[in-house]
Amino acid sequence: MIMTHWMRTMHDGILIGIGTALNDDPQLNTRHLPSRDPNLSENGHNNPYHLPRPIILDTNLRLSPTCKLLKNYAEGKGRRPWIVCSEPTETEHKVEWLNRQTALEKAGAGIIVLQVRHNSDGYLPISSVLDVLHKRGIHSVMVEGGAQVIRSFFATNSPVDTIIVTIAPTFVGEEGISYIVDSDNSVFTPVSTETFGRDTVVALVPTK
Ligand SMILES: NC(=O)C1=CN([C@@H]2O[C@H](COP(=O)(O)OP(=O)(O)OC[C@H]3O[C@@H](n4cnc5c(N)ncnc54)[C@H](OP(=O)(O)O)[C@@H]3O)[C@@H](O)[C@H]2O)C=CC1
Ligand SMILES: Nc1nc(O)c(N)c(N[C@@H]2O[C@H](COP(=O)(O)O)[C@@H](O)[C@H]2O)n1
Repeated sequence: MIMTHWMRTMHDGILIGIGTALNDDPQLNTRHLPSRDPNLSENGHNNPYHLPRPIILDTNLRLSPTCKLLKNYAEGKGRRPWIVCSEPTETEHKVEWLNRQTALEKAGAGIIVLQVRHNSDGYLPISSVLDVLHKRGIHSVMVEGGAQVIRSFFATNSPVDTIIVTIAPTFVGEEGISYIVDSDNSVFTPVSTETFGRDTVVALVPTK
């Protein structure tokens, strides 16, 4: 987990799907890194490391306004999270969607509305997501999950530069073991394997 927090400091944005946001209520910050100043508070939020922008793919604005990402932002402990979404086409869903937008904005979220509703899978198109983020100054993205979002990034014309897989001696369920083997459309080659404690970390890059 400490390695993951180091990797977070190396990117402009850290991206997750709404499934992960709802299930884990993550903070996506660097609080597990050692403090560089022993006088700083123990919670690690006051450390000087670069904090990536939290980005959530959430078509229908299901994120809770009371989630940790928004609480941390309100308390000055994290950057403003951005939610990437698209407007409903059905009129009957529009009022509810607008109400959720208002509540999330009030809680501090930045809402980015894509002009396209979704791709053939029913999800926000990754190319449109990356285009809009690039225009807002996000030039490197760490995708932290979950499985559905990672699958979308592995689809045709994958924009993925590197995959880092951490294998822990813990079973995380069926969804947790299929990231690589399901990637029919992109082939990656392992370039490095390291062991940290009980975890094995494998780095892979696209095969030339
Ligand atoms: N062990 C680990 O390192 C990690 C584990 N996880 C685990 O993964 C689980 C969640 O994974 P999962 O259920 O797959 O959910 P995801 O976090 O992948 O979120 C999927 C949802 O994101 C929305 N979405 C919008 N655009 C896209 C797109 N282009 N591609 C994919 N999804 C998109 C969709 O919801 P909508 O249509 O509403 O927009 C979709 O249902 C959690 O339980 C978490 O614990 C997560 C991260 C890391
Ligand atoms: N335990 C663990 N180890 C890793 O190496 C991971 N990449 C993750 N991933 C996800 O981290 C999220 C929690 O983040 P915060 O520390 O709250 O910011 C959560 O979504 C995990 O699934 N987990």
